[in-house]
Order: sequence, then C-alpha cells, then structure tokens
Amino acid sequence: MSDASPLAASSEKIPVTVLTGYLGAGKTTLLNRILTEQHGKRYAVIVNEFGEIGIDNDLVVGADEEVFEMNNGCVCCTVRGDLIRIMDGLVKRRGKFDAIIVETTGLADPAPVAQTFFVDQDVGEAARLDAVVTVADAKWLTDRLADAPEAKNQIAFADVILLNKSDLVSGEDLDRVESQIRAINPWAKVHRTERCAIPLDQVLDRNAFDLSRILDVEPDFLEEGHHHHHDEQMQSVSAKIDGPVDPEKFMPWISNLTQVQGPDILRCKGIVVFPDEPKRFVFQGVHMILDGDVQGEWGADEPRVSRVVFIGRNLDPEAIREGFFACKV
Ligand SMILES: Nc1nc2c(ncn2[C@@H]2O[C@H](COP(=O)(O)OP(=O)(O)OP(=O)(O)O)[C@@H](O)[C@H]2O)c(=O)[nH]1
Repeated sequence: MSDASPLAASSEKIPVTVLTGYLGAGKTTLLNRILTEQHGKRYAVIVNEFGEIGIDNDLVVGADEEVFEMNNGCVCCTVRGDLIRIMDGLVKRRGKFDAIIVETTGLADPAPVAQTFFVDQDVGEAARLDAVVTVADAKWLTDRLADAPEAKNQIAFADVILLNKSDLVSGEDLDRVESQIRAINPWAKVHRTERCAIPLDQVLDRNAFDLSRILDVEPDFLEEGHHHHHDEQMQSVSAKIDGPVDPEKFMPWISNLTQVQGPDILRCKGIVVFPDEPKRFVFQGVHMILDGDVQGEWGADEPRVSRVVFIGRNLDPEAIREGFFACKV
C-alpha cells in the first residue's frame, strides 16, 4: 500500500475483535448483545459460516448494512483472501464505524485468522487485533476437547473466554471445565456466563492480544502457509424449498431427527416459511437441544424461501433432504 492510501494516512488503527468458539457455543448470541446494547459505538461485522446456505447473516440483529458474509468455506483456509479483501474495503470506509468484529465459523482455527493482521501488510497497517474472544459451551466443551482439535486451539488462542451456558451444568461441572480450560490456557481471562451476558467492556477494546504469548504457543505463527486440516468427517448438509413448509409435518420431522441423530448433529439451524404466517420461523439446535420461534416479519420483497443447514458427522444427506422436502406444502 502506498503512503497516499487512506490506511497509511491515519495513525489510529482500527481495533478488531475475533470472536471464535466451537459450533453452537454462543458466538452469535454474544454478537447480538454487542450490536443491540447502547454503547454509542458502531461496529462493522464480518461473519463466516460453514454450510452452503447463508443463515447467520439473518440471525444477526439490526446491522444489515455492515454485515459481510463469507460463506464459501472456512475463514481460516479458503476464504482468507475474502477476509483480506473485506478488510481492505472496510479500511477505505473508516470513520463510518469504530471497530470491526470477525465472527469465525465454529470449525475455524483462530490462528490463521489472527495471523492475517500481522502477515498481510495492508491489513496490519490499518487494523490491530484487539483480542481473540472465545465462547465455550460448558455442556459440551469436555467432549469437544477430546474429539475436535479446533476446539482446543480456540481455547489456546483466546485472550478472553466466556464459559457460557452455565445454566445447563452444575457448579462442580463448571469448576471442572474451567480447570480444563486453565490447563490449556492459564493466561486468558475466564468469565462464566449465561447467554453471554457480560459487561461489554470485558470483551471489547481490551487491548489484550499478546503476540509474544502466541509465539510461545505456536512458534511459526508469523510464517505464511499455515495449513489447517479440518475434521475430515465433518459434513454440512443444506437444503432449501422455494415457499412454505407444513408445520404439522416439519415440527415432528425436525424434532425426531434431532432426537435420533442428536449425538452426530453438532449444529442445525434454519429459517422456514409457514403458510399464512407473516413472520419467519427460526430454529436452531446443538445436539438434541432444539430452540424455535417465530421472529421478524418477512420483508415485502423478500423471497419466501425455507432453508435448513445441518453440520455434523455420519449424516445421511439424501435422507435429510428427502425428509425436509417431504414437509413441503
Ligand atoms: N441454555 C442456554 N442456551 C444458550 C446459551 N447461549 C446460547 N444458547 C443457545 O445456544 C444455541 C446456539 O447459540 P449461537 O449463539 O447461535 O451459537 P454460535 O456459536 O453462534 O453457533 P454457530 O455459529 O452455528 O457455531 C442457540 O439456540 C442459543 O439460543 C446459554 O447460556 N444457555
């Protein structure tokens, strides 16, 4: 970037918070808190999701104009170029927002995302990594530490950790999970939360990212060509229907699917159209726990498309799609 660029012209670097955490831990819940609380700040948000059909953007509240989606892969691998491009574009519009938040997929290794702010010169000149904030699911973290290397890296790299879903486990379990976290990362500040309720000054503008600590964890952090191998068995199955689904068929189907295949379905979400219902029906689940509600009216010109995404292991894409299509009105 030349000296004449808007990046070099400004001395204040834009703070960037990288929000990470395994599938379903509560990243979007935290992001929505950040975007709805009255703090007088404006955030630009970059969301990356795993799954062919973008749903997260629609689940992020009230920030339509500043949400940038990267859907065609995981930010830590294939879409890192997209991240750099979006960052470059944002930096040219600096002054319109105070900070940037990057929400990674639950399957991302935060290292290469963080690396972007040090290795890419233009991005590094304009923005500074403020903190890596990791949301951990108190109910499932122990299992994921055993079978998902990404979950461990997300903990190892964090500057701030929200040990979330404290309502779903006992006090002893929370102590046990926190000591597992401590064994991996003794430096991060750990907060126990329910629905990511936390004063935002504990997660934003922390100036917490410590490069020297990261170089202890990962000595080749500043070298290009970091390769992250995803869990090969992890699949994403998505499907959409142009138009409504019958709730009498859809509800039993989705609840039966998540009950029977819950252990393998790490995450599911969807936005569907019900006949004569002006609002969107939004559901999401983590393993067997399923939440659903009508929320937000369909826009006048918005295409009424029913969309679902399932992420997990040992999924049968054909059967899932057939089951969903059978709910069509
Ligand atoms: N019981 C309980 N549920 C929670 C809590 N925090 C979030 N949830 C629910 O957990 C589910 C996943 O939350 P999200 O915020 O979408 O998680 P995420 O990390 O953004 O998920 P992905 O981006 O898909 O990986 C939603 O149904 C939330 O309502 C909590 O503290 N307690």
